[in-house]
Amino acid sequence: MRYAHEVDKVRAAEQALMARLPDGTLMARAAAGLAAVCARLLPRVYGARVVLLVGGGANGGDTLYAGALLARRGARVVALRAGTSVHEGGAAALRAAGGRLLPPDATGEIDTADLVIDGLTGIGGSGGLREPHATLARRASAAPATLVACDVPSGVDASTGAVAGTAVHADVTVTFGTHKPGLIIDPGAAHCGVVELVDIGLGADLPDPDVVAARPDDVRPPEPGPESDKYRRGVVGVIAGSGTFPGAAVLAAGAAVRGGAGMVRFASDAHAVELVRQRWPETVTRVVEPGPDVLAEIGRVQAWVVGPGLGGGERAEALVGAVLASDVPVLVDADGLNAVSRSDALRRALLCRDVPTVLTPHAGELARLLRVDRDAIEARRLEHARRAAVELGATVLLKGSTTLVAELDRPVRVNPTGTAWLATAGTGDVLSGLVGALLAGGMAALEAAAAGAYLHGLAARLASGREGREAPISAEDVLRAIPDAFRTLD
Ligand SMILES: NC(=O)C1=CN([C@@H]2O[C@H](COP(=O)(O)OP(=O)(O)OC[C@H]3O[C@@H](n4cnc5c(N)ncnc54)[C@H](OP(=O)(O)O)[C@@H]3O)[C@@H](O)[C@H]2O)[C@@H](O)CC1
Ligand SMILES: [K+]
Repeated sequence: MRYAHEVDKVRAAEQALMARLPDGTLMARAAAGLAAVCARLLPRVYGARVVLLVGGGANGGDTLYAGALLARRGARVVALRAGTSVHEGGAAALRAAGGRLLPPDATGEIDTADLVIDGLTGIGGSGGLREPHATLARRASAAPATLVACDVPSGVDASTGAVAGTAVHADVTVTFGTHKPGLIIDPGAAHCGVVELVDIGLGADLPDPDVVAARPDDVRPPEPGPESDKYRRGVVGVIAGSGTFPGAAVLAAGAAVRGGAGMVRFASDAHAVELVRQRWPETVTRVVEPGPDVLAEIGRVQAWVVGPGLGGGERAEALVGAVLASDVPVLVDADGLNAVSRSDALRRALLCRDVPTVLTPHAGELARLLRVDRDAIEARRLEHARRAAVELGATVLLKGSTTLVAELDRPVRVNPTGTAWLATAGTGDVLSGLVGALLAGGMAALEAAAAGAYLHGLAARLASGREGREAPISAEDVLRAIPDAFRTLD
């Protein structure tokens, strides 16, 4: 796993470690790591033009010391001072190494630089960048020089990834001690470029992470053994589709098949059932009307998926209500989520459940569930995913530019796979069937949702990218690539 810690925890760990070390040791380690990465990025350090953008805090201090190290190796280093103060030790080190400090209006230096280091704000930054910081951030982001952010791209909130106004668009972000959530969650993540972690010795002082991102080794879907039969591998029940949206049913049922379920039971109205039967003859289908015995009519399952393409109205509410009253894991998606948004009774049913429930909203669906503005969700994804997990009493998988999975008292999972081409109709239906199969196979809700998001994003990449180029894909392409995504796992 890749671990990320919020600012309070980073500061606490830094203080604990600093108490045991001579003054200035951590800053020296950070500066050395930053300078080493910059030196690697330059074709030649000697004679290179390096510009430092320095704010008044320790982020500026790190940057000045790193600049001093590059100046000692022959780089021509100038620092543009933003803010009223400057880190005195760092400024003295730069001057002693032959570098110069200039006022912030010397922006012409940025346009002719080979490399710019952004040391305006780090974990101490808050709110939108003020002037002259914002102008320097814009100018450096637009300049041809390689732009390296010190610890965090200035203007990005390190704990959340929120960006209020202008923020640096870095090519590389060199971060210290641990990742910060804002470096792996959008919109902040999109400002980081490649993230390099420099070890400054914080390890033993860091508590449990706030946010984690899976590496391939961490994704472990259930594997059939010699004893497995279709029932032991898990039966998933899919209730999806309607006369208006039958395609969602075909995609969700197909993804449950490809996601490794031992058997898929599919139930809906006659039209959706007919289409699923034709496309996925291996499913066991049943035409159902909502009613008190609807689940018994469909048969026993180890997990339910309800919602894709169900449409609005009482039918959807009745089917979601029946599934929420069951005693097996449930995944609610799409129109199922909209039914929960409309109905206080369904909301109560959700909170009453004591078996795992996974909700898979995109930002618009989550906005309706939480009754907040969609833009607020997009701007502060981490906060809203966590809030939804608490208020709705469920495991919440928030889809989007960075997919998050939140569950009460657990580190939030950030999905590292995916491609922008995944934002196309029907891919959400594929995700719900896939996660449903993993739930039916016995995975815990958080693990199933995170593994499903990982495999789904990977399938999309495999479908979209060939020979180093990406191309548009359909939900059907993602569905077809699910077995390839499983094959990439050890
Ligand atoms: N602690 C440690 O041991 C270690 C810390 N390390 C390093 O220290 C960094 C944290 O340093 P920090 O705490 O000094 O805060 P920092 O990120 O420089 O920001 C404060 C400055 O920004 C300014 N500012 C804030 N918001 C602003 C805005 N919107 N727009 C404009 N300005 C704004 C604020 O101004 P003020 O509001 O005070 O006027 C103040 O001048 C950390 O990221 C890492 O690089 C490493 O060396 C490892 C050891
Ligand atoms: K910075």
